[in-house]
Amino acid sequence: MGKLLVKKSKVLKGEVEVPGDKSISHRALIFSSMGEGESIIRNFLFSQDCISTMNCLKSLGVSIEVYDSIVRVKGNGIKGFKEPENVLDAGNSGTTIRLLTGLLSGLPGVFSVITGDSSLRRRPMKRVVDPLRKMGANIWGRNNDNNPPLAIKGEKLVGESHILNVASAQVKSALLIAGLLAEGETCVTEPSLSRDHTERMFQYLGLPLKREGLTLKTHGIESYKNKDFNIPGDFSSAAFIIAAGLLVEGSKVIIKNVGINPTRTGMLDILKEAGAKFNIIDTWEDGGELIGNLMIEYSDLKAFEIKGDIVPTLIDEVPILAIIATQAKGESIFKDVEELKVKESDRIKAVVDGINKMGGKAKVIDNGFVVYGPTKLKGGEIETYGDHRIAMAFAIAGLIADDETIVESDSINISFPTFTETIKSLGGNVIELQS
Ligand SMILES: O=C(O)C1=C[C@@H](OP(=O)(O)O)[C@@H](O)[C@H](O)C1
Ligand SMILES: C=C(OP(=O)(O)O)C(=O)O
Repeated sequence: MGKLLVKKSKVLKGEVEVPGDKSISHRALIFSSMGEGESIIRNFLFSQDCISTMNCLKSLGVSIEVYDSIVRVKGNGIKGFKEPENVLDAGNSGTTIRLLTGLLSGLPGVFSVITGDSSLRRRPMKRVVDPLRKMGANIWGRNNDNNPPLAIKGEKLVGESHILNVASAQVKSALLIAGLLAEGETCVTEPSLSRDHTERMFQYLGLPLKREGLTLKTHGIESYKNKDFNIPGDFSSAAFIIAAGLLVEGSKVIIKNVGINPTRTGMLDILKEAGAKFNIIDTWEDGGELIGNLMIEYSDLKAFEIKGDIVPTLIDEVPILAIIATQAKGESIFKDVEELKVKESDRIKAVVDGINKMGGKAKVIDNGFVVYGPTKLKGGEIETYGDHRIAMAFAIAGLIADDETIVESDSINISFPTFTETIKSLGGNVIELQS
């Protein structure tokens, strides 16, 4: 198992880019596979999660080639998928299994089984299985159809109205994909706005979609033509660099070409309230997504509160926001974050235990947790539960901790394969240990 050894670091300075957005990379592959003709995807995220999606789609007969870091997909149209010869492996990726379950359910006559690693096999799938069944889908799974492996016998689906009880972009996207394959109209209403990359992609590709408040409406189609994608840097990866810049004394960091879709940047709103010094220095649009360059400076921070509708817009940033909270003056409260319990690990437990182990102060509350700051952090070996966001969050904490911090690092390839070299290029004291 690979490990990272992180030591207290002097100022971080420089200009970096983070790799392509994970959510958009998955979707660019899936939509290019469903469309007709060739699509070129630039700045695709070559991380384990996106490679899982790529391999699943190849097993469904889609031609996907990679040359010079560019992905070329030849879509066979929404009716052009073949039955996979073997079990589909979504690895560690919730996005892969949930979005593909939407697609597979709507392929008449196609039998498939989709599964993943031990973390994914514990994650809840009922949230996609139940609404898809209302559309006529045939899906079975372990634990009363809640856990992978899922077995699916594709069927001609019928449009339905769905009112979701979690704000989940994965569920919303699975249902919109199924809606394109279904007869008639499909409506999806979410309790608050989750990331809207799927909706933006529908618009970019000219697919049918109407929004009325939190309700989306689509309908079945016969075919559509593919378009190319230029994927912006992943804000969720940039979040770790933003935190490093804010926390390491004297730092000044520029991150270029980052996706700043407002349904992803709740962290910036919270940080502004907390007194963080950052600027979005240029912005532009590409493929329906907003992109910008960010400048971050070391800041004196005050405590903050996260709750309600902002949560889905910073859901993957909660672990790193918790590390930031250890250095913010006062009691930072994280409420309504119960979804964190069903991510790659129970992120509430992982974050609270890790912070306390490093000498910080955090405690679990109902549906969330509290962090008290500022506290001096000491090093230690932190349990990541094989969860990439936990590993990276505590690696960043290690940059300001006394002594040495050690985290497992294999999981980092799930979303940010160049994390270590990026931190090193800014002057961070990180060493890769092999064992
Ligand atoms: O749709 C997506 O690409 C994602 C949606 C979110 O999950 P949920 O839909 O479960 O909230 C997020 O946590 C995940 O990293 C990616
Ligand atoms: C939750 C995440 O991803 P997924 O649900 O796709 O596994 C994540 O990247 O933090």
